[in-house]
Amino acid sequence: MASPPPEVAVPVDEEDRETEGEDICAFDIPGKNAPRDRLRRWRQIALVLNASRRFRYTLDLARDEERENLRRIIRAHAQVIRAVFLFKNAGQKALQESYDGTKFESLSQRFPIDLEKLVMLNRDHEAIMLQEVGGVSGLSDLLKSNLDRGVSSNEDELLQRRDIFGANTYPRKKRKSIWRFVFEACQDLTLVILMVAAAISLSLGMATEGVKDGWYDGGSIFFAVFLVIFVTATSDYRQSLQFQHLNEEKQNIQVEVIRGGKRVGASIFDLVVGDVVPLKIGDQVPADGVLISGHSLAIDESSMTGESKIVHKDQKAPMLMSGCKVVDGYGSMLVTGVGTNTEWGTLMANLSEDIGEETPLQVRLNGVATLIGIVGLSVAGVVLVVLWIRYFTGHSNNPDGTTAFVAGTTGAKQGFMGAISIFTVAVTIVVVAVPEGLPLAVTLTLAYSMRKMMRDKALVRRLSSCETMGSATTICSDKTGTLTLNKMTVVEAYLSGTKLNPCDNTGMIFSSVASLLVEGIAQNTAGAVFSPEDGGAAEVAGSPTEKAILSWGLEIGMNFTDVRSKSSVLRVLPFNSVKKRGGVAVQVSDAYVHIHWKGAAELVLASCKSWFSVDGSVHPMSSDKYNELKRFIDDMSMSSLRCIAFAYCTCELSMVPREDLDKWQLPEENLTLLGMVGIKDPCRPGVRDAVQLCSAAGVKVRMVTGDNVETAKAIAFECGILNAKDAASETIIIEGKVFREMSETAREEVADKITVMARSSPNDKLLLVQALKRKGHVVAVTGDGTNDAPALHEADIGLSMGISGTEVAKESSDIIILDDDFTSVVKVVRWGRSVYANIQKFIQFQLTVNVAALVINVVAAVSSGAVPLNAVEVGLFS
Ligand SMILES: Nc1ncnc2c1ncn2[C@@H]1O[C@H](COP(=O)(O)OP(=O)(O)OP(=O)(O)O)[C@@H](O)[C@H]1O
Ligand SMILES: [Ca+2]
Repeated sequence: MASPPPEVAVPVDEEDRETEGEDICAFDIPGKNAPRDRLRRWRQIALVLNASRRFRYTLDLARDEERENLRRIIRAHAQVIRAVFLFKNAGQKALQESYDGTKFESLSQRFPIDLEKLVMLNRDHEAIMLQEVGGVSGLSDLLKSNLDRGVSSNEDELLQRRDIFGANTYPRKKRKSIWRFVFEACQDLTLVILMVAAAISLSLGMATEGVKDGWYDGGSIFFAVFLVIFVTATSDYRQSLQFQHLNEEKQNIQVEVIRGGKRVGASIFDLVVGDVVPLKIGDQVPADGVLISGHSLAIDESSMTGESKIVHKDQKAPMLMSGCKVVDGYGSMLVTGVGTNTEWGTLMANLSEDIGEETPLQVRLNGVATLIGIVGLSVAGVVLVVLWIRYFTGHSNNPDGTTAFVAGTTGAKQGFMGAISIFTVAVTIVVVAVPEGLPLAVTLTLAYSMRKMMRDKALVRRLSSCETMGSATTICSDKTGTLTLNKMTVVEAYLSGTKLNPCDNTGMIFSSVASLLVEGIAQNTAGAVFSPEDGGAAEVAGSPTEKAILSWGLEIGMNFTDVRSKSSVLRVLPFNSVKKRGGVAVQVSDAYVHIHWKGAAELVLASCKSWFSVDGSVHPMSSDKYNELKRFIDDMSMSSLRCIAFAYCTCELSMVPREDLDKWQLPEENLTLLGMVGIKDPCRPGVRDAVQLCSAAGVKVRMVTGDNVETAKAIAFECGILNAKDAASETIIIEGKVFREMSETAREEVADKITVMARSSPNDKLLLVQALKRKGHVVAVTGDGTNDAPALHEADIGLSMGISGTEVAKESSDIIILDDDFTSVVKVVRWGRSVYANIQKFIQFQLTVNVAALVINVVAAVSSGAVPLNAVEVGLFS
């Protein structure tokens, strides 16, 4: 292992002295009045660490390669299976015949398709076999499923499917045994040096001083070495158990599935063949399957194919591969392959789950320990040679003053014993110099803080983030879901230019306007409303925003299924964070199409050319009316509401490009405003204190949100990110668009000052993180949505939210905050700092003891031929 420069030690030595005696406990975040030195010290370490971030990637290279190779093998395997099957079938009679009648050989009489064929079908990405069985509806018949209602939620039914087609789990690779860890611990260079020294010391000791008295030195070194090995091995083993546990937790993804006509939550492991699973942006495709219906569904297949390519899925390319991520749109799929019958399952079953990587700090300290060991070894070698020369040339004396070795007079045995006792001196020098406890101290500290972080609801995906987090200088947090609860309700509404009071009182609104609005709500949504068969209250499903709007729709008298059956959807452009609006085209009659838009209020309002008045008449949008409506939005925003506007326009059916529907860009100008709603999303309790704690500790919290400036500002005030003094300055609050259009250097300049960034696109978040990093910050990013993924990935430490976070966000993060609470982020910073504090202290102690003992022993050995400090005295643990 190359010895990296021991820079870590530099800030430690001089800075720690200044703060000695201060009674701040190790993991305390220094208070506001803490000496600036202390804060500065963290910064310094930060800079040192930051330079080593490259390690994070180089360390992972081997594993990435292994994964890549496996993937290649598995894919090749899949291709071969498919080729063989097609070859076999080519000679046989038409496929269609084998599926009808009673001739097929199926695993069970229940399903007219067997597992083998199903696996082939999944591997056939051109969907030729799918067409042969009659498309997705034909397939669902074969699988005894229903495309709308899914399979029944009956336990027996699910069990039977699991028996026939397998469960959506895969066997885990066998865990490394404790002996493997013992073996690995023994391979440490410093310990090897020590063991050799111990063996020599033991045999020499016993040879010179007799068995009874001679074993002390050698024996005690052995004892210490075994102790170190034992502690290292058990702690590594415990850590591997913990990682395994974390892995299981990480893989146990909660998904939604439609069973018996209802959307229910289930673990990904419980999915069965025949299940109907809704997919939305940010999800992981939970099993192999076929697309039933989808809108703008785009899948990132890089995790399976290895090429980073976004693939659009539609009826022409309906095959979905397990393990891929949904990057845009939504849809639903029919599960056709689970567990090890999928390529993903095979990959996971064959991939070792060992994520016990070495952290940059460990790498460096191992280097330092090895370096010191080598120095000790060479010094001891030099001392040995010097002493031997002195001895054999008759320059060294016995304690009584006589010359120890006189050539020709001293007997061979006595001479040999003299040389041997010199050798013991050298061995002692080595033992004293080797800091075998150093790497162990790091391992123990990291393991300890990881356990503590776990207890504080932070799931550490990457061990190195434990230490990096301690040096974070700024946290860029998204708003929705992290600072706020993500529990949304519509609390204000404006229809036809008047405020509804209360917000569901549509009594005075002209019915044609209300029905247009309801049409927009019911058709232009990624969510759904389910009316239970037993007649209970309707259930709403979807993202929090969609749920809020749908619930409000129900309050103003929307009958979801009714409204949806009155018109047919031609084209959907789902909501995403870049456009900040979503649209749908529905055919309402033989001649007309309605295009409904729903999205960020001020953006939708800007594309409106007219508005509905209370009596149902349409008026052109005058600048007065525009300003009035804009004021409505600002008023709602200032009381921290998220504003969403609904607008629509009509279009003649003849204008619709019927054959090229997929490419049709819906008209989004000249709209007529239908209404606006203000959605309340309360601040998380405790966020204010957490933010204060951070800024007191020198960690600046910034808010980066997709929301409107005023809403962002209001929430920032509410949770203490902004205070009255800040608000006066302009650069502190910036819109994503303004930031985006700056030059790179200008961005770098303002980045430091930005406290709130509003109306940001996913890319703006990324740009901010990059600019801050170039400025020398160590940036932590918290986020939950797919729109946060690029920033999470780029950040020094990415923290995603465990409950509301999407799979894509979690995958891009280093730490998952299990309880979604911003206050847990602060705890992570705290534990990260404790790693540093502990290691700093240990290094200081270690280096003082080892270097001092080495110098004393060398000087004494060369001058008197004996060592004053032996291994037992110095304390082997230093
Ligand atoms: N499902 C939706 N349909 C239509 N408009 C929406 C929907 N969800 C959000 N919006 C609008 O788009 C805006 C921005 O959403 P975006 O996804 O970019 O940010 P966010 O994730 O909600 O916020 P943050 O970045 O703070 O987490 C919201 O302020 C809202 O006005
Ligand atoms: Ca969010």
